[in-house]
Amino acid sequence: MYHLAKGLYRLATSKEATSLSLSLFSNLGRRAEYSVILLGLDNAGKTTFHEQTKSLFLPERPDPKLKTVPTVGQNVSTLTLPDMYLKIWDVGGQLSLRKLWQSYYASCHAIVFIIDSTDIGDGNIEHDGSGRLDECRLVLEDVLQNSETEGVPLLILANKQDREDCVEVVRIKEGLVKKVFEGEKAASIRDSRVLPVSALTGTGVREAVDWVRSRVKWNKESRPPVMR
Ligand SMILES: Nc1nc2c(ncn2[C@@H]2O[C@H](COP(=O)(O)OP(=O)(O)OP(=O)(O)O)[C@@H](O)[C@H]2O)c(=O)[nH]1
Ligand SMILES: [Mg+2]
Repeated sequence: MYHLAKGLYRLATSKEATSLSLSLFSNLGRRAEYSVILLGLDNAGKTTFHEQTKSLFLPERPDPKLKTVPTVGQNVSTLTLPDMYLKIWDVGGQLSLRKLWQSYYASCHAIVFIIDSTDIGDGNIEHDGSGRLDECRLVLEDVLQNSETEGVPLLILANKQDREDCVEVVRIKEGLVKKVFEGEKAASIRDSRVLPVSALTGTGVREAVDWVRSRVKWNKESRPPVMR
């Protein structure tokens, strides 16, 4: 009996137990905050998508501002979801602004890469590239090759699916995404998905946020959230 009591006392006062209870205490009443960055060429629909997420998930449900202007700098908002804060960074996609993207890589928990499905020719990089397919591929490859994005969940959104001249998501998967991943060294360990959306009408936006939400949680051992 004496030995059992002594053992329990030792366990309770051990360093591990103390630090575990301290971290439990310090996280009481706090919520995990994850960050997601919206990337993609200029005019892809990042800001429009961002506006729709705010309209769906901010408590005051603001009307989405769908008359956008090219982003210079960044727009940021924090959505309060039942199980986390989700911070959204919407950055400019113009060529001269893309070098700024890398400053977000180390602290982001997911990347959403938005493609204008009406500006990529027929969606197959093996065909003579018209539109901005090749530019899109190079930019996406560049993001994935950066060591700071290794293992970060990646959601690719085939946007503007409301337009008749859009390339369908299956063709984008086969003709572009698969080819990009063939060259990516971390493809096997990166969680990724391609989803069709229309940021303008809002179709698919909730599903996109749900995907991000589940994946950042799955990946939290590799990229822990910030507790707020
Ligand atoms: N038809 C259609 N148009 C869209 C959609 N999403 C965005 N657009 C239009 O595409 C244009 C560019 O949208 P933005 O959201 O400003 O694009 P962006 O990616 O933020 O552009 P940058 O800030 O320059 O990087 C705007 O005229 C939008 O109305 C969509 O799903 N369907
Ligand atoms: Mg923008």
